[in-house]
Parts: sequence; structure tokens; C-alpha cells
Amino acid sequence: MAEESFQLYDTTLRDGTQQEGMVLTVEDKLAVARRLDALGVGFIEGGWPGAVPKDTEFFRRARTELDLRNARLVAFGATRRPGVRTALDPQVRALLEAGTPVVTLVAKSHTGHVRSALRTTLAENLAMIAGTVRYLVHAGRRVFVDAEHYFDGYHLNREYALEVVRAAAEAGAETVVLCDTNGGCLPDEVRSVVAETLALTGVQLGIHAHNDTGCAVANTMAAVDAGAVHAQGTAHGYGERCGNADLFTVTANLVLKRGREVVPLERLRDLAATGRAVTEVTQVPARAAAPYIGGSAFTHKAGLHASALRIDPDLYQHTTPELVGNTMRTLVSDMGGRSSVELKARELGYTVEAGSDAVARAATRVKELENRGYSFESADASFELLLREELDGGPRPRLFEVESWSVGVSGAQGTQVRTEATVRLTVQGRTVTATGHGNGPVNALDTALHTALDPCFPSLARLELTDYRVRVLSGETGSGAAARVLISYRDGRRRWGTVGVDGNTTAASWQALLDAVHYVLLDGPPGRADDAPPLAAATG
Ligand SMILES: CC(=O)SCCNC(=O)CCNC(=O)[C@H](O)C(C)(C)COP(=O)(O)OP(=O)(O)OC[C@H]1O[C@@H](n2cnc3c(N)ncnc32)[C@H](O)[C@@H]1OP(=O)(O)O
Ligand SMILES: CC(=O)C(=O)O
Repeated sequence: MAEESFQLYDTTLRDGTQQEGMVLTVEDKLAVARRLDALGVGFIEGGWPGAVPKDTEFFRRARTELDLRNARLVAFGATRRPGVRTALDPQVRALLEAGTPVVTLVAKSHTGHVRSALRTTLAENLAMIAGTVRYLVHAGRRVFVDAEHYFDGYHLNREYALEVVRAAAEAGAETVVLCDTNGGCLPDEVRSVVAETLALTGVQLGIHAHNDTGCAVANTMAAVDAGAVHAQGTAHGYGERCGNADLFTVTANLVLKRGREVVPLERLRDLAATGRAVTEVTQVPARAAAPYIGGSAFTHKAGLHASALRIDPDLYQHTTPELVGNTMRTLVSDMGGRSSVELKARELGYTVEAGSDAVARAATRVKELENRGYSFESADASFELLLREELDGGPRPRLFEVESWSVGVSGAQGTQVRTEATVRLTVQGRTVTATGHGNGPVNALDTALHTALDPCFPSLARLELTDYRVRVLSGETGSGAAARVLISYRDGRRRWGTVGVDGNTTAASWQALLDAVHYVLLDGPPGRADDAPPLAAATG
């Protein structure tokens, strides 16, 4: 059961969309709301109806298309304008028309902002807050008040900031949310202001922190430690300027570090999947190094870390990745040793021991090859081929051999550039020659390889090249420098990468292409759940 008294509040669909580059359709917003609801978030702020036409439409469609199981939908908006009757203010009417059970009002708590941005008196601002809250509560809404620029306002004129909190609460606001709108606060400041405000007003408080000092999550935790029972944030910390507090991190911190079940423990396991689902919709990538749910959050590269992790994962991890739906991963590189190879091999489904000669040889080869420019971090498939060679005591018999390959690029004034590749292979005792065309050498070689091999090895048809990266390696200069090519693939069930290095970019690409083919044709380790089809099946 989630902790009922704590209000976990998501503002991805409002403040999150204030991030540069974030443009969501109504359909996108509905999809994100569904995912956050499934995670168990208590409140989902959908946008500002009446101000943003798309948000008005979102709330209209939400009535029939959002069947929220856990969350309450929230409409966000401002208090009435100065000198206007609340009932006649079109923005306030739009908040009611949104038909949500909860409304959050942004209100000024900084005297300078009241005077210069709203261009009204301090007394009228208090009347605007109290009047708007009372009006909405009377209309049956639960009301939260976001006290904008609260911390800066508190330092400038503490009495007025406190008056705003009291006025909102006395008018019926359930929670007054103290906002670090400019994101300039540090945790000690947030802790003391929240504690003092609580002591001086007794009002139920929340926190809305921006990340301009990189402290949004720390500030949110400090506020909760000081007594706030409502935390606002956004998926992946999306938001205006440097973003908001990352609600995924805040949620995991509260549950795992503070024992506050703001979402039930079993739903916390959906955290990483929820993060991925949200980025699928927003197309705004999350940081790999994001706490708890980032792809690198439990990924280990240093050999000494791996040597301890072999014995006990807790030695280099602050929590258990599975609790948040993540997994531990090991990277093999020149910074690893035998333990890294053992852990990576285990991840790939092999049972090997760091003390074995084969593992020691594989670790040495990785170091040597990385020194020559290879990189195995994102080339699991090339590493697995290398590992298999060491485990099998030498190169495996190949299902095909390369006799030769060539690529030609030709062009003429006014015509499209033409790239043609020819490969000559020995497959099952026969010589096979195939030609492929493409928009460049890699594409043409890939096409030629498939033309030659797919009829004999149907499993290769599933192979899909998804990314190609080339990096000129330093140490040499200009067009004579060596190139490292990394290619990413998927085959419907798995994703993997291969690597090639050569002074010639096309030759480096050819190595990486060949590794991918050999990898698909490799019989996986016994018992591996996701292994490639056994050789007999692969050869059809
Ligand atoms: C801290 C936050 O992030 S709060 C959320 C901010 N989000 C947004 O601003 C997104 C939606 N905003 C909008 O669509 C528009 O800005 C609107 C509809 C709110 C206002 O649009 P416009 O009336 O064209 O004016 P503009 O954008 O220039 O804003 C100036 C007006 O807002 C008023 N205003 C400024 N800050 C606030 C505030 N915090 N609360 C209420 N009104 C405010 C100003 O007094 C001015 O009103 P006036 O014209 O009556 O003098
Ligand atoms: C309300 C809000 O978004 C802020 O003060 O930052």
C-alpha cells in the first residue's frame, strides 16, 4: 500500500513541457499520463487549460480517454487577475471547465514580483489568492497553491511570504507548495525555510524545486526531511531551463532511503520501464547516468570494482538494481581485468572462472586490442567471439571463408553516386560471388554479404543494422589515421554491437560486418535463454 498521507505530484505534462525541445501532442500527453498513473503517482498535472489550447483539449479528451486508477488529474493555472471578479475571470473559469478533481494555482509570494510582474499591491495579491482558492473550493475542487519564488521572497520579506501561505490555507488550500522557481537554492537553505514556515504557520507544505544549481532532488529531499508532505517533480527532470526535480529519483529516494512508500514497493520495480516508456513518447532522451534507472546506473567498468562485485554486488552498489527494474552490467575494456571478463561472460550466459587461463587470455587480449584502438564497451558481440576463441582453445571452424571483397564508388556530373560491392566467399565447399548496391560502402557490402549468405543461413535474414559510428583514432593524423567502426544490430530478440579497426575505414567496417554475421551463426552457451539458434537450425 502506498503511503496515503504523502502527495507525490507529477508535473511532466505542464512544467516538463516547458523544456526546450519538448513538444508533446495531446495523444502523447495522454500516453504519458497513463504510464505515470500505472506507476502509482498520486497527482498528475495535465497542463494549463484556458492558456494553452492543446491543454484545454487534453482535459476535454481526458474525461473520456483517461481512466486513471491511482492518480488524480490536476489542472494548473493562475489566480484571478488584479481588479477582476473571480467568477468573471476567463482563466479561472477555464480551470473549472477542465473538470478535474484538483486545481493547482500559481501565486506570487515575492513582494518584488507582485509589484513589478503583476503590477498590483501586496494586499490585492493576497485578495486574489484567497478569493480564487475560496471560489474553487466552493465549486468542489481540492486546491493546491504553488507559492512562486517562495524562497527568494522569504529572504526579501519573510512576513509577506508567510502571509501568502496563511492566506492560501485559510481560504481552503489543502497544501501550499513552496517553489524554488529560479532554482538557485541549496539544500541547507531549503531545509531551514521549510522548517521555519511549518513551525510558524502549521500549514501542510509541499516542494517544487528547479535544478539550476544541480540540487533539485537534494532540495526536494531536504524539504521532505524538514516536514514537507508533497513533492513535485517531472519524469527525467524535464522542465524549464535546467529542469525540475527528477520525480523518478525522488520516488526511489523516498521509498528506498527514507522508507516512505510513496508508491508501493512492487510498483517501484516498474520505475525503469516507466522511464523508457516516457522517453519513447517524448523523444527527449534521458541521461544514461540518471540515478536508479539510467542505463549506466548499475554498470561497472573498473576492474577493481568488478573483482569486488564478483564476490558481493553490494560492495559497489548502493542498492539492488532489480528494486527499480534495472540490472547490473559489466563493461569489458582496457580498464578491466579477469573479474570483468568473468562477470561479462556470466552476463552472456557462460560459466567461467576468473582464475582460469582462458579468462586471463581473454582479459589480456582485450587490453592489447583496446591499445590498438578497439573498444569492446558497446561491442558485446565482438567480445563474445573473442571469448569463445579463448574458451575453445583457438579460432573456431568458420561456416564460411572470405576469399575477397571489393567496393567501387563511381559518379558522373549530374548523376547519383553509385556504390557497388562484390564479395567472394566459400560457403559449405562452394564458391559464392554476390554483388550489392547501396548508398555507401557499408550499405553495399552489407547487401552483398546478405545476398551471398542468407540462402544458406536463413537466421541472417533477421539481422538488422541499426547504427553505424566511425571515429578517427588520435595518434596519427589526417586521412592516414586509423578508424574505429562500431556497428549496432538487432535481430528481433536481442541488440548487440561489433567493432572493427583498420587504417582503412571500409576495411574496419568490413571487420565489424563480418563479426556480426559470425556472431549470429555462433551457437550460444548452453542454457542461455536468449541464445542464437543452434547451428543446425541456423544453417537450415
Ligand atoms: C513559474 C511557472 O512556470 S508558472 C507557469 C508558466 N507557464 C506559462 O506561462 C505557460 C502558459 N502561458 C501562457 O499561455 C501565457 O503567458 C498567458 C496566457 C498565461 C498570458 O498571456 P498574455 O496575456 O498574452 O501575456 P504574457 O504572456 O505576456 O504575460 C503577461 C501577463 O501575465 C501576467 N502575469 C505574469 N506573471 C503572472 C503570474 N505568476 N500569475 C498571474 N499572472 C501573471 C502579467 O501581469 C500580465 O498580465 P496583464 O497583461 O494583465 O498585465
Ligand atoms: C510553479 C512553478 O512552476 C514554479 O514556481 O517554478
